[in-house]
Amino acid sequence: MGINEIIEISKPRIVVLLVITAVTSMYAASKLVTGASQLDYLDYLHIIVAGALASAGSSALNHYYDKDIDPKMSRTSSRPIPSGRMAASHVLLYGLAVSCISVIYGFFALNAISAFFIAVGIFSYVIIYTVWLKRRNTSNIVIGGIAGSAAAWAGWAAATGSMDLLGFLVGFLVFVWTPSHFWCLAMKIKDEYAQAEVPMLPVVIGMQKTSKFILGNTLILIPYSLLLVLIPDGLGIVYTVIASVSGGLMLVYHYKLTKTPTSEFAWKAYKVTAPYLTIIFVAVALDAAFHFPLI
Ligand code: HEM
Ligand SMILES: CC(C)=CCC/C(C)=C/CC/C(C)=C/COP(=O)(O)OP(=O)(O)O
Repeated sequence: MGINEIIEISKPRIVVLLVITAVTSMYAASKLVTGASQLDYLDYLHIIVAGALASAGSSALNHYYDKDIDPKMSRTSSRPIPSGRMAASHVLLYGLAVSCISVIYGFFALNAISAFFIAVGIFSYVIIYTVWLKRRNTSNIVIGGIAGSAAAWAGWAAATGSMDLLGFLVGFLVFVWTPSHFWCLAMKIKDEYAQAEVPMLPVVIGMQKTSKFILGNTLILIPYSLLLVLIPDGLGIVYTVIASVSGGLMLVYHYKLTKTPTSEFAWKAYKVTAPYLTIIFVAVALDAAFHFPLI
């Protein structure tokens, strides 16, 4: 067991995107919410540390719980536990310790509400998604997406000490984005999930119908993303332009996917739409910095 295994069980790419959603939400809240605290660099360091630890710890617990099915899928069979590079008990210990530290750190370095949302993220990823839904229910990833919203909510609450309508709707973007993100990937690795008996959507309803669900979800995601502009004291022109262009690009790929519901095109659609969440949260921060209300 070395540092490479620790990094691998922490799912670093997911940590990065999760921290981006938390930091951009925190910044936006500090600019858009009257009475929000003026933040300094230390505050951003705190949300980065708390969010990264929470994401890493919950991902390690996900590795631990999935130690029986990961060997059955080529994508996950070389991971630290299945490959014997790390003892399952060590992964469990690391996951529990780092997850607990993240909530305690958030409570003292940020505030109680932010720590609460960090705990919600860990609970929803590890218990609701990984333990309860993933192997039982085809809507697993839809409900599991709440985990990703929790990081953005934790960031917003870190700046305001509370939660408001705009903050909730901004965080909920991740929930609405998740099915479009993951079902593309699930189409590519459908056979592996079938082998591991995980009821991901394409395993249960097939590629063609899944591609229609992805398009349907994206047709919900795009108007939803623009709803954030229409609410009182909502987002402005900068966000509207970026959300419209990036959403439109995603829509084109997901429409094409319904015409070519293949594993190869699903991977292409996944790779193109993966940056969407980063773009949309950077757009929220840019809109807060250069705020020109649309209505
Ligand atoms: C329950 C909902 C979700 C499921 C089932 C899911 C599933 C996955 C899977 C299976 C992968 C491929 C991992 C690999 O083999 O390397 C992945 C990649 C990724 N996920 Fe998700 N994901 C979910 C939600 C999220 C959320 C909420 C975020 C961040 C806010 C996120 C960010 C990422 C990133 C950044 C990658 C790596 C993309 C790449 O390397 O191209 N995912 N996701
Ligand atoms: C605030 C906080 C801690 C939020 C947690 C959010 C979080 C880490 C979400 C990630 C969800 C995710 C990548 C699920 C994939 O698990 P999987 O088991 O389907 O993927 P795998 O098969 O690659 O292991």
